[in-house]
Amino acid sequence: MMLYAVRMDVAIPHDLDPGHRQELISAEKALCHELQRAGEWVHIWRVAGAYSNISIFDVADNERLHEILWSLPLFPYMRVQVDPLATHPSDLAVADAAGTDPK
Ligand SMILES: O=C(O)C[C@H]1C=CC(=O)O1
Repeated sequence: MMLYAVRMDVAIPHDLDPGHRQELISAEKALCHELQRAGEWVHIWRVAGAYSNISIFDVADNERLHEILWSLPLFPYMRVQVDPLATHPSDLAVADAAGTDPK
């Protein structure tokens, strides 16, 4: 599996029909919950003071991440930045798991 940090900045047009806006937000929330239960959308945090989130995805590959992001109901109204994550050599959890001393 591959880990990604994804930042989503949402900008829904102000003139979008309010009913449609609510449908999109509800559908987005339902899909987000489904993907969390499936273990692919591991974390989601609100960026304080912004209509943005930073999320961690744990998915098979780039293609699966793309498929998920492309399928988000709010995708047409998002700016998305994807950062692939690699293990950091100073991560104590990694050193502990390997039984090595990080010093
Ligand atoms: O509110 C957001 O950050 C946008 C989007 C991402 C997940 C979700 O439920 O809504």
